Amino acid sequence: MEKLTSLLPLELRRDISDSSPEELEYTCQALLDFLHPLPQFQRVVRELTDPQLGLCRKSREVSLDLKKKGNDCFAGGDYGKALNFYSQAVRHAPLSSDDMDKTLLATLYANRASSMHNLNLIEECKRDCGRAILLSPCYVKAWYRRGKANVVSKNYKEAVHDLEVALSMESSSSGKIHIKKDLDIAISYFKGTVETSDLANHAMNETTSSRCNNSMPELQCKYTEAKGNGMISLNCISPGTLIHYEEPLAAIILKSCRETHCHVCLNELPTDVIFCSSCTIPLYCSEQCQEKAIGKSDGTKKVRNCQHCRRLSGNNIITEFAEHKHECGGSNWSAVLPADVVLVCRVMAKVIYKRKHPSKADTSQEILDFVHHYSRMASGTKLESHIFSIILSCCLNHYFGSDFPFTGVSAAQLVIIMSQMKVNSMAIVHMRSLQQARGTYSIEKALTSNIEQLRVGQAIYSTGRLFNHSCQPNLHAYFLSRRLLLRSTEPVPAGSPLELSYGPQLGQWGLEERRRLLKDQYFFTCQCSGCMGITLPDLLINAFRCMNPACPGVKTEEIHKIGRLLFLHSGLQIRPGSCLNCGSELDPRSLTSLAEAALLEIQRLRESPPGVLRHAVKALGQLRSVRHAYSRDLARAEDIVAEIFCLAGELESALEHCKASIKILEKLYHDSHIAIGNELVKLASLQLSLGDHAAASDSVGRLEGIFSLYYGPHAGQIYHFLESLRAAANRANP
Ligand SMILES: C[S@@+](CC[C@H](N)C(=O)[O-])C[C@H]1O[C@@H](n2cnc3c(N)ncnc32)[C@H](O)[C@@H]1O
Repeated sequence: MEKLTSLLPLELRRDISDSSPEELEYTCQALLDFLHPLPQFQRVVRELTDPQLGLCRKSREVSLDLKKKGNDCFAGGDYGKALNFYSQAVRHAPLSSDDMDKTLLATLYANRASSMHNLNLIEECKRDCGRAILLSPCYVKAWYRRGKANVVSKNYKEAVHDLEVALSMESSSSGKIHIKKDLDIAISYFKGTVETSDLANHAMNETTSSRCNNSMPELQCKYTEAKGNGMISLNCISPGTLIHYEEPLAAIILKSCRETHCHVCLNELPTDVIFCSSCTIPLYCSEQCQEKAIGKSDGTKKVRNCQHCRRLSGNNIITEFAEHKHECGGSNWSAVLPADVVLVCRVMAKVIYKRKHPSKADTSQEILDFVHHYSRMASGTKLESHIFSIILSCCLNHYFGSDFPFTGVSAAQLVIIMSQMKVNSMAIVHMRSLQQARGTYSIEKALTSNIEQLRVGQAIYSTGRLFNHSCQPNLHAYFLSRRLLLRSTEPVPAGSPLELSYGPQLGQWGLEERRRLLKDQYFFTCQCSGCMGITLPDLLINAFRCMNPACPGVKTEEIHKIGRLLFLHSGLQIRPGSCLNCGSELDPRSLTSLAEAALLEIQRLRESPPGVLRHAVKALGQLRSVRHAYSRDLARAEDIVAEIFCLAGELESALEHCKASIKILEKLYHDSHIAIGNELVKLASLQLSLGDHAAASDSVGRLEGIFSLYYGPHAGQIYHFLESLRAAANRANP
């Protein structure tokens, strides 16, 4: 990319840097004409698009080699390692209509199933046996292994069926005796017990949609001069109402999560991960997600008709648009190019698909009409999007042929989509916390690990992108898999704008920080109510206290704004470095460095071994002497000091600092802000450990109220520890 950029003549660079959207066809054509004959460009394109040069293609040899390593580990009793080798072998195993390929893959699934059985991963083992059976319906070992796994999970009816099939197919008499023994055991269990149902509840999304359809408020898109199109509600909305949910038009997993999360639903991968059948890049949690990405394969249809496979025929979800199909086949481009660039290709592929299938609900024109700020983009960004667009045009042309010609016009369209994605796409975040990873609640963990969000993907939503930003949002956005859900967090009168936060919020960020981020990332100057007027959080967030001990006054960094808005015509002089109360001079630079040093020291102490309490208290005292009592830094410092005390086993003091942190957050935000909910988890945990059951129960009640305002009935799904926390509080408080 840098090499190609360095080859560009100065004049062409200048044309691109100065270009407007109307000039894109010209600049893209000029760039294409310049790059196309260059051997360096040809090499880049070949490396990206030629499957023979690709590292992502399948290889029988590689797969066999990994299988052998898996077998060695299995023989040595190292089932964990064996499982990993078999998974990698599955990843590289080709899947053609060739029987040899199918047999290899079926063997790999069956071997992985055996490893998982040994690791007591019974459900995963059964799924892998099912996969082996789909590929090779007469594979006795897979039927037998699944039968055994069904016995372990007490699904005796299924176990009897599987073992009967295995018995009917087994040719050797010694094998028959062996299977018969297990079948008899399964039959005796089956006769002696009431059958248990192992139907998993996967209806989470469906319940959401059916439940919400009836009560969702009516929304309308309305244009304003200040913010362009935006969404308003036609009804009054009460807090905690689900106002919108939507699946993305296109989505992509982030590179950092590629090996840990499903490339379609973006949830964490199970142990029995499955792979793309044509390349080695995407990983999926299930056949359903695999099908969504690549579409149905003919082979799958054939084996579905197998008389024995009645349990596996429920997966036939047909998607109209398979989002990974055009990237697949072993070429490198979708693995190498940045995720947001690949997302652009997915959007373009969808436009091409919709053009070819005009009878379906047409979103293609709609996509191309999304707002963008190409003209406001920096020269470097314009140049980068031009070069990526030429490369992408080549990649797409490779797959779509004449449906996407390799021309300046096509590349110009990609530049526009790229600028549209910059302002309209959303980061998909899932909750990450240590408690969640374990699925259990532990007081120690609750206190020492923050509830964090993990960015897993980037997506574009046709309606979701119409919600404007506010630094004081009345909506909260969250994701279940890759579905976007929007919930109101306060009462919204009919006709009012419905707005979410694109990241920076009042109380979390200062005005200037918010402005800078929105300008850099979204190319606009925020016109929300929080930025247009004076707000308490903005005045307090970075405020200093007056150095005069007798004065309760404050020096705020928003002094210019106050001066501009309040005293412009009064003739009153406000000096930037003075206390608002007594007017005494303060040196903002030295106060800032004092505050920064104290906070840094507190953060450093968190990482240090025990015995740092005295230093932590001293640094906190320093910070308190400089920062205003309701500043953001002080809230952070109180939270960290609470953690330090907790680690030292001094829970009473930890509790006081935790409460102090919450008190500040209540000033910076409203009483039911999610930041307070997160801090209340720590408070409740401390109260429980100190045996103050009544207080813990109050805190749990309050935090549940906040979480349900933000996440409705999905709160427990998002914060897995909620149920255990509630149970602990209830146990303690009969
Ligand atoms: C995701 S789009 C929202 C829909 C957009 N208003 C439209 O007309 O399609 C983001 C763009 O909306 C505008 N916008 C959103 N929130 C805004 C705000 N608080 N102040 C000013 N402009 C805003 C900016 O142009 C921003 O780049």
